[in-house]
Amino acid sequence: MKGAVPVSQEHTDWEKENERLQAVISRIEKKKEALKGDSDELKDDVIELRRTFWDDVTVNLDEPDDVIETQASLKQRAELLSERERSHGLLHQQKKTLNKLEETPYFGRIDFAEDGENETESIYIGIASLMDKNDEEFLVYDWRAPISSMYYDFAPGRAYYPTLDGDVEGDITLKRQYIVKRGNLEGMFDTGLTIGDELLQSLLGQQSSPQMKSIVASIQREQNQVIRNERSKMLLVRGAAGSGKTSAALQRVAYLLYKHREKLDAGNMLLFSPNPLFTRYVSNVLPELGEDNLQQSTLFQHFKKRLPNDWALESPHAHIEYFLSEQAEATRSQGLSVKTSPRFIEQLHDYVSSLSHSGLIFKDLYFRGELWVTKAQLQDYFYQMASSMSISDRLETVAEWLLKMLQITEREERPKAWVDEKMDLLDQATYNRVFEKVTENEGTFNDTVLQEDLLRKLVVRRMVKPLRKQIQTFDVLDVEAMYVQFFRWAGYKVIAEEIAYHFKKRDMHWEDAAPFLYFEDLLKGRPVYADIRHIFIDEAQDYTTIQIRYLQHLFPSSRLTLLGDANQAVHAHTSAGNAPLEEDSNEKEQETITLHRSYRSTQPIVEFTKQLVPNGEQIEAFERPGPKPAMKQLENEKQHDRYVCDLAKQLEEREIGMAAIVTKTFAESEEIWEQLTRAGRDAQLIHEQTSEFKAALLVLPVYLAKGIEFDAVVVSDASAANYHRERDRYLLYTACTRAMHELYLCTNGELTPFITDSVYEHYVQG
Ligand SMILES: Nc1ncnc2c1ncn2[C@@H]1O[C@H](COP(=O)(O)OP(=O)(O)OP(=O)(O)O)[C@@H](O)[C@H]1O
Repeated sequence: MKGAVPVSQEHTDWEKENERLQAVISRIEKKKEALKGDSDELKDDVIELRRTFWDDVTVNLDEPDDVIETQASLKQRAELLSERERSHGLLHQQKKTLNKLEETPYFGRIDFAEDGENETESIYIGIASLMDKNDEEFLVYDWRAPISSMYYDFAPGRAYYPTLDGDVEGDITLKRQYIVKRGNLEGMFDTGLTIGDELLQSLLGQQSSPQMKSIVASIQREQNQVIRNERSKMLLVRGAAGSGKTSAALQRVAYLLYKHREKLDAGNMLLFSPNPLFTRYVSNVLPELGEDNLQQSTLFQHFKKRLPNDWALESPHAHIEYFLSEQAEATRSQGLSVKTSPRFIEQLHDYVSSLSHSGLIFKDLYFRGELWVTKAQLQDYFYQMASSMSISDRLETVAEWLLKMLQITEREERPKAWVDEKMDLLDQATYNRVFEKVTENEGTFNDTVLQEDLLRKLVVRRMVKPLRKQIQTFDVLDVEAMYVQFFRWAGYKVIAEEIAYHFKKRDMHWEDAAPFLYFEDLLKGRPVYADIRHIFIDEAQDYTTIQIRYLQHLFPSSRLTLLGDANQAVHAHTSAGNAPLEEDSNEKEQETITLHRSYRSTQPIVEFTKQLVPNGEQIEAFERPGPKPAMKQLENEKQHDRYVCDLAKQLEEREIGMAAIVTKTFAESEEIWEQLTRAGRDAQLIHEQTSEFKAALLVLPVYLAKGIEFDAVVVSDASAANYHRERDRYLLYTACTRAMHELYLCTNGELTPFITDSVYEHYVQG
């Protein structure tokens, strides 16, 4: 049997299936009712516990023993409350899952005859497990249960699933897929394939949505390998545009949360996404599966958090625009290739090793504008320690030494005249606080003396606070100067001067952020994020080797899943090679899975886009029909703009869904958006900070369209003037592959050389 056979409503099974479905729904309703009772009870408990929290706590602080007893009784009460709150949270989560199940209790079924067993079991698969009323039989199996894996991995016939005791083998005698919406059975297919194409056809043929959807009902076999992979510390997922890398990654998160539910929650997972729009776009997938969302960040947000506020960090998008402008300074371009080469990391490590013996640059430390400790003194103190000690340990010792000296300074400063002046400037509230403190110790000391003493302490303490912080954060080290020094040391003098020039203004280029922070961490040995257990990096082709290395260093106990497509590289550095997606021969626990089939676009669109890139012949289109891409070559700007505006109007009138006009640069987007607005179209211009779609027609540069899809895409100017350098090829490919159903290209002038004559048969003249 090939393909999927719809089961008609006249078929005897239809009635049976419908009855079963209704029975399962009524079981879900009953469970919900029971849960509501439990939940209400728990909620009342929590409210009552909060209201009477102090009633049963005897607060007695007279004797040390009483203090301990008070603490213990407080702790007990707090634990009870938090246990109830946790249970209430769990019930709430269960309720959410049941609500989802009620809509679609299951989407698939396999009948499995285990070898050696007489009975064939019908396994219904849904987003969560559901037991019958005696808690004996599974009415629905969670899609992540080991037995459910057969649904995704095998067509009817021999099959097996893994268990702790080894593989269980048998025969799948039936494989059925259901379309259930709002509790109603709308369709049913028996299939001879792993996942029937009819189901995929109907899913992929739908209009795009502002939020990505889960693919739980139609996960493909190769995607299932990504989802359930547990062997590797580093998993590389390479795949063509639209092959489901992001979708599979999010299903993988849900899978891991289920598999390791005892020790893993969504807070232990972090997804690095390319921009805020993407973050928002994928934010509904996990909640749709009844799971909490994982944490998301962009690399830019992460770097910004780690740099002091007074730094102006260039955004990755400004970086792209700078290099797209074709006016990049030679020094910066040269610097970029140095900083993104794999050898660079080795050089950085070598430099740090050399600093163990000499070369650390410290800052002069000031107190009230006067030199307190000189950099030479700090250097001497540091290097008199044994070089076998790590740099960070020695810095710790320097900090301890300085803090002790600071205490002495504090004592010495208190009687000085400047303190009197500052005391006069203290506000009334501070005076009152100090006065209260003094009266608490009534009778012990002379009040006025004590009050003055406390005030002096307070003034000096406030004054030394910035210095103390500087010492505690090891900010006594001049990391900026040393970072510049490193380039001189490595023989890149001109690059060093260029960095020094920008650092003086507290400007940091995007390509310096990761090396700078990594370098700083190597020296200072700052704490790492140990609670993050899995990181996912989407659009990994746009990362440099050092950016990945830095993230590995920050999240040392984390497994890494990198998702990317070398053909979609939009950063200048990545055109030279896509290191993050190449296997690292030093990394043992590493695995690569390549997804070949592209699901997003119709077959004619994929046949066209695969011509644009090297190795495109390896991309497999999913057989979904649609019109061929349409191409319109125009002679001048006026004609071009009129064409784009007319096309936008036409798409709007046809209610195509979500349409995007994709440009190469932001400036181009702005121009087109103005034209469209003037022509009366309701279009949204997407900025790098935009996090939400607000119109059905969007205008955006290609690098902001990464990872997202639209019903129709208009590539605004596929001219030779716009796309001629090798790396423009990838931008063009990325732009075209955003289209699900319809793709239009137009040019202002001569056509880009990347659309060669051989591509001719894959598009029509518009
Ligand atoms: N197994 C599947 N079942 C249904 N739809 C799927 C499946 N796999 C992928 N899709 C759909 O294909 C589209 C592309 O998926 P996704 O965005 O995950 O691909 P991607 O490889 O991350 O793409 P890109 O590299 O272009 O960002 C989405 O609409 C997704 O829902």
